[in-house]
Amino acid sequence: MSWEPRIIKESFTWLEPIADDAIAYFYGRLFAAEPRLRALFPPAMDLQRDRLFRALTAIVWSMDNPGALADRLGRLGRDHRRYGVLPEHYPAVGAALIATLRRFGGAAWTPEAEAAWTAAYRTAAEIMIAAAERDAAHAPPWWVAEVTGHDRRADDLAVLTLRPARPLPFEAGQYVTVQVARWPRIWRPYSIAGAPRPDGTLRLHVRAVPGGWVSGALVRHTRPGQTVLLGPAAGTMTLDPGSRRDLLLIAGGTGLAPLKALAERVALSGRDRGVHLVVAARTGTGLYDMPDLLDLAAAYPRLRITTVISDDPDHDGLRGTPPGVLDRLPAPDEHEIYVAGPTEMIRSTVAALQRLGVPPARVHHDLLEAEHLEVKIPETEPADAEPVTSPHAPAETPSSADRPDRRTRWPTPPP
Ligand SMILES: NC(=O)C1=CN([C@@H]2O[C@H](COP(=O)(O)OP(=O)(O)OC[C@H]3O[C@@H](n4cnc5c(N)ncnc54)[C@H](O)[C@@H]3O)[C@@H](O)[C@H]2O)C=CC1
Repeated sequence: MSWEPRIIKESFTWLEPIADDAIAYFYGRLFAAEPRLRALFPPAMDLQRDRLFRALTAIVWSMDNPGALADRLGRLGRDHRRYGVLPEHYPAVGAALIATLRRFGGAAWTPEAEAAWTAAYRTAAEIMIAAAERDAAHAPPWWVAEVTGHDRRADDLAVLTLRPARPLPFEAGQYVTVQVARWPRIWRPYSIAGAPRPDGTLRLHVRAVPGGWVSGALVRHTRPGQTVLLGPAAGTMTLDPGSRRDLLLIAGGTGLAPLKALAERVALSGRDRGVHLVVAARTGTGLYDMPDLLDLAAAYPRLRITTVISDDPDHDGLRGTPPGVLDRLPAPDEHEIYVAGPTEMIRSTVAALQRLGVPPARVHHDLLEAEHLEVKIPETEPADAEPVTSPHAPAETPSSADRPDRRTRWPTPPP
């Protein structure tokens, strides 16, 4: 790649303190030049602005590592399929980006910088387009899935069972993004709460975040028979095929979902591998999946379950939070360890494991990936946002296998 990372980083640094203004200007330029592109973005742009800047930051700072950069761009290109982005959209985006850098780049914006950014954008767009085209050869941009089960386990929590109209390949530990008819063009990631099943269904554990767009719709406004859209499975928090060590799985709240998937995967594999699943919740009622977990333990005797309660002093079992009880768990340093749950819980648990001498390579979580891929973006619904009833118009029509049901008119071709 004939990019000049130094020049690009210098000019980008200039932009960072004024990012909000620059990104507002970017979208203003883009939509003025190509009004049709506005239909590809969410109704409320606040999160989108932040997302664009974070993506750009990640790209700029990974320029010294061409392999990582190509991976990131390829993933972005594939991800953009579900928004209906087409190759012909890229030049308008590139023109708006260069115009923005010219306007805000200050003293760092020189003819050299403009040439470096133009070349970098062209190469990045080529990588993204090529990745999207390769992906399109074997996978749809999204799957229509019918809600076949909606089990309200608490006022703010539901376990959904979904049946994609065509097989959706995934590995235990991965997540999918979800779009509901109520909120077109807004995708939220949820871990798949189980290993792949012969009937092709998958489950999600969804807690309604206060003011959450998609989570609120999934918990409170979704019923069996309705449909949602699913993006392709992604995520690297899967089992390491090279490791035979017993597993220690540490879950906080709905972080249980991917770890239950890993436990199921081991149970189904027929291998004799010990699994210790630690389920942390605030109170006993937060242990929303115990009957299923106990069934799994009955079927797979090498699964051991420990509950940890943080907010109920009368709880009989372990009290505290995962990082606080680690030293009471048997031999963490001999396990392959997976941690999922609230961001702070993951951070403090990983730090505590390090203090106990567990080698970092044996501790798995998807926090870094989440920060880049936005697995855990807080979803806050603006007070003035209204649900939109007409679905958005991604670029590709789903195949007949993905035909939506009669109630929800899912994607139509773009204008
Ligand atoms: N791959 C992953 O890591 C996944 C992460 N999640 C995330 O997990 C979170 C679950 O939220 P809730 O169910 O509301 O859980 P929660 O907020 O009720 O917390 C559950 C438990 O986690 C521990 N915990 C929470 N905050 C902590 C902190 N600051 N330090 C130490 N321990 C802490 C406590 O033991 C608490 O009882 C969500 O943010 C969700 O996005 C969900 C699915 C997958």
